[in-house]
Amino acid sequence: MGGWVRRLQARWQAYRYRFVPWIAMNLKDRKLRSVPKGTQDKIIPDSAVLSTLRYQHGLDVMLKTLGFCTERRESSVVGAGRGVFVTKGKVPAETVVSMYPGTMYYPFEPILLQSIANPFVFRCIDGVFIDGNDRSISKMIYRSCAGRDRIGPYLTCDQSWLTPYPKNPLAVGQYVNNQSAGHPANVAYQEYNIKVDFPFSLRKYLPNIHYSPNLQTSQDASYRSLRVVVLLSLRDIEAGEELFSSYFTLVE
Ligand SMILES: C[S@@+](CC[C@H](N)C(=O)[O-])C[C@H]1O[C@@H](n2cnc3c(N)ncnc32)[C@H](O)[C@@H]1O
Repeated sequence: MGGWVRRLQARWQAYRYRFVPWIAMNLKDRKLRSVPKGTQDKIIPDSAVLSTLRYQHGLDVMLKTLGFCTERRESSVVGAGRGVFVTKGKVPAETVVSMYPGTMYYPFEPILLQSIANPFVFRCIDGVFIDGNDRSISKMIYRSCAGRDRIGPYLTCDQSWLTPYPKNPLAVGQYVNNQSAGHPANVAYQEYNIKVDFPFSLRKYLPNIHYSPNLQTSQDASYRSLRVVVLLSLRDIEAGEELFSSYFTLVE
């Protein structure tokens, strides 16, 4: 008995195919794709695989529910860095196409240090700021506030926009570039206050958080709401088009 077990064990250890033998036996065409010994069987890098696995879900849902997908890509404006493109489907006019993620500061809160050389600080009409920078001190502050405000295992905001794989695929509004000659604005910013009665279970998808913790229990209801900024399409936007906003909106 010991002999055939050992022989079976040895054959199993020598088995080199991807599929188990009982599947391979059922397949007539057993053409081999050989991978040299000592090399790794990788056609595309791990990072590319991970990117597809992690991002696919969000984009699929976006396409099914909203009828379009947006993604960050190299801008069509030379030297402008990255931008946001409609990559699938079509955005009808007056549709929420992106959100502006980040930490929310009231005008009296300290943002000077974080704002130095930071092109991602958005200023609302009433002087509230949203820091949408996903790097350096801005990123540390957002993560710190997110950790502070979570309630046990329950998250009160989304942190995945700080990575290349946002769970909420709308949270890329900070990458929308400014309009220029030949690239007129096709989206515009709109501010919205999330009130305290917003469903708790959905807060984990919001890519925004308060800088200060104590104001959320303030007697003044205006300090308890969370400011979010969305980008709305000004016209129908087709797949392949880049989004452009007007950074210099004058509200009279
Ligand atoms: C909020 S960020 C937008 C995302 C940025 N393109 C990136 O790759 O990180 C603003 C910065 O983008 C660049 N930018 C935006 N619109 C531009 C334009 N029309 N022409 C050239 N650069 C632009 C400028 O460097 C600006 O400081």
